[in-house]
Amino acid sequence: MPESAQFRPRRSVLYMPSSNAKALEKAKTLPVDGIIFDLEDAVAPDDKLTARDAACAAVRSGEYGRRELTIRINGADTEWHADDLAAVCAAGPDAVVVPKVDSADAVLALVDAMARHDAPEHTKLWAMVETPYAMLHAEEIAAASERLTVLVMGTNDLVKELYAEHVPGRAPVLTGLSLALLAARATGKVIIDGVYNDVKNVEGFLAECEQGRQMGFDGKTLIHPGQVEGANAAFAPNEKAVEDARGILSAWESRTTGVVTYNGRMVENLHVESAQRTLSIHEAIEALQG
Ligand SMILES: CC(C)(COP(=O)(O)OP(=O)(O)OC[C@H]1O[C@@H](n2cnc3c(N)ncnc32)[C@H](O)[C@@H]1OP(=O)(O)O)[C@@H](O)C(=O)NCCC(=O)NCCSC(=O)C[C@H](O)C(=O)O
Ligand SMILES: [Mg+2]
Repeated sequence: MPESAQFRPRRSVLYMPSSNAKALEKAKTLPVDGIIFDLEDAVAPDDKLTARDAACAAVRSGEYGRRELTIRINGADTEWHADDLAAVCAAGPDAVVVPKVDSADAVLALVDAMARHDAPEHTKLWAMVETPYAMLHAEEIAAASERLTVLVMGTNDLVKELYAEHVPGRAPVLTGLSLALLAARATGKVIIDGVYNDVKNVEGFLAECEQGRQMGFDGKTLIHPGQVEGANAAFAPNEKAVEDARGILSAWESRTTGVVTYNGRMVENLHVESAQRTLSIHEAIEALQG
């Protein structure tokens, strides 16, 4: 099994501008599964170097508990990219997040550069897929390297590149979301949904979390502390799902044929696998919170 398929909760992964000292401090108190210290879009050009130092110091600080720590560097076509990558590899976060990854060649170049910079083995590559070209090449991107463990949707850039609009239900980007999901599942990678920009619209945010979970995303990227609780709830199996999973496993253990029923519903071994997955996710979340 590829390492990326082993379960680690990524229900809530919060971006924060690494130039914002208040946000960096606040994140230590938030029940997020992961953090993306941003050096890219949320940071103004004049602040890029101080943001880089602050993100690397945050990773080294040991003050973020069990949260998964990642740094999003600037894109390969920018003046900051090479130095960002070198500094981040030296800091050794759980992952380096790279925006606008479009091809397998781009992944291989990043993996080579990480090796040249002696990035520790635990530092993985998370590729942001956020352009039409990336959607059409998502499978080759995801499959390019074992070091790439997570795909991150960039729905703001995707909407921009498509000349589309942000609408409830996300019809304009559903094809792209589905292509990236298919690629992630076909290659055993984790995939995290894009952000919801309207931080005051709780109802809209929760609806988008629900949609993301139903589609199969492992979690959601977030931009505000107010979104954490909703994402944690949406991407965790609820009590009923856990109870059903236990019931299915128990019915299966006492079977005498290849098919049984649980609460009147047919159960075959594929349902048992899903039930086991639900329980693994539940147990991993319990362990993280415990
Ligand atoms: C969206 C914001 C600019 C809103 O900021 P603000 O109005 O200041 O928020 P609040 O006053 O409600 O903040 C309340 C407290 O929470 C802290 N805070 C706010 N945001 C964060 C955060 N992201 N992480 C940690 N802490 C945060 C404030 O400091 C307040 O603290 P306190 O005073 O102590 O109570 C702002 O939320 C923000 O900057 N969000 C992140 C923006 C970002 O990172 N954008 C880049 C990633 S999105 C993207 O580009 C995805 C992708 O590439 C794509 O294409 O889609
Ligand atoms: Mg983007």
